[in-house]
Parts: sequence; C-alpha cells; structure tokens
Amino acid sequence: MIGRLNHIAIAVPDLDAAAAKYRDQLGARIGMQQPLPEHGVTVVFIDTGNTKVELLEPLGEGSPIAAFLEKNPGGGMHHVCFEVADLAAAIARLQQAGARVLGDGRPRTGAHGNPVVFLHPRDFDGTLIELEETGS
Ligand SMILES: CC[C@@H](C(=O)O)C(=O)SCCNC(=O)CCNC(=O)[C@H](O)C(C)(C)COP(=O)(O)OP(=O)(O)OC[C@H]1O[C@@H](n2cnc3c(N)ncnc32)[C@H](O)[C@@H]1OP(=O)(O)O
Ligand SMILES: [Co+2]
Repeated sequence: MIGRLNHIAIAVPDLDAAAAKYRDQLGARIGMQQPLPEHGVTVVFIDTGNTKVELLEPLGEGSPIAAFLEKNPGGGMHHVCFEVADLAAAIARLQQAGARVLGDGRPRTGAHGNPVVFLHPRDFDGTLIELEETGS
C-alpha cells in the first residue's frame, strides 16, 4: 500500500537557524519558508534528490508540535511521510486493522496541496506516520 518516502520531518526550535545550517554546512538546496496556520507550523522543504526533509517550527497557539518540542527542546525527528495512491482505501484498511487516524479521521490538504492524514505514533512503534495521496 505505501509507496515512496515523500519526506522525513524534523521539528526545530528555530527554523531560520536550522535552514541556514542545512544550507551552509550541508550544502543543501533550501526551499522557501511556508507558514501553514491551518496546520500550526511553518515549514521549509529541502530536496535531497531521492526524498525531502521537512523542517518544522511551531506556528500560533496549540501547534501540534508544541508538546514534542517541550519534551525535545533541541528538536528531533518528528514524522515520516509515505506516499499512497488511494488515501480513502488506505484509511479504510488501517481503521479495519485498528490503527488510529488522527484528528477527525478525514484527510486535510498538506504542504504540497495533496490530501494527507496522520497515524497515531503509539500504533506504529513510536513513530508518527503521515500518508500523502499522490495519485501514483
Ligand atoms: C505541513 C503540513 C503537513 C505536511 O504536509 O507535511 C505536516 O507535516 S504538519 C506536521 C505537524 N502536524 C502534525 O503532527 C499532526 C498530527 N500530530 C498530532 O496530532 C499530534 O502531534 C500527536 C501525534 C497526537 C501528538 O500530540 P501531543 O500533543 O504531543 O500528544 P501527547 O503528548 O498526548 O502524545 C501522545 C504520545 O505520542 C508521543 N508522541 C507525540 N509526538 C510524537 C512524535 N512526533 N513521534 C513519536 N511519538 C510522539 C508522545 O510522546 C506520547 O507518548 P507517551 O508519552 O508514550 O504516551
Ligand atoms: Co509532513
């Protein structure tokens, strides 16, 4: 069911500082900062060729990454995102198996304009998983 690894997300306390490190020390190509208030985060994507890194900084009150950064003030690996061709079918299969789709269980529009959902980390060995419908 899952396809390519679309991105690995890293929560950071300071997005400008993190992006500068990837650019200046790792020689990475840094995308534009995207504030996504509907997701409570500001993101920067880094294209590594075979996948992407998503740097995440909290935005606004009640950010879903706020508690994570309180526990990990220096930042850390936050989630992995896999591509799926049919998100509705994936959700049905996961819920049938007892996995929890976060929020109201319905897809939202993610940073790439595609439908996304998140799966509870306790159901996947302590890893928060994002599924993104890419249609391929
Ligand atoms: C920009 C859009 C999009 C994209 O297109 O790429 C994004 O990536 S947005 C990214 C941010 N959005 C989200 O993360 C949405 C889904 N996340 C959530 O709903 C919450 O973060 C969460 C997973 C429910 C956790 O919320 P939190 O407030 O931290 O709840 P708890 O403290 O109750 O945590 C429960 C449990 O889970 C552990 N946890 C929390 N976050 C993670 C994590 N990132 N990875 C692994 N484990 C995590 C937390 O430690 C608790 O564990 P226990 O203490 O063992 O109960
Ligand atoms: Co993501």
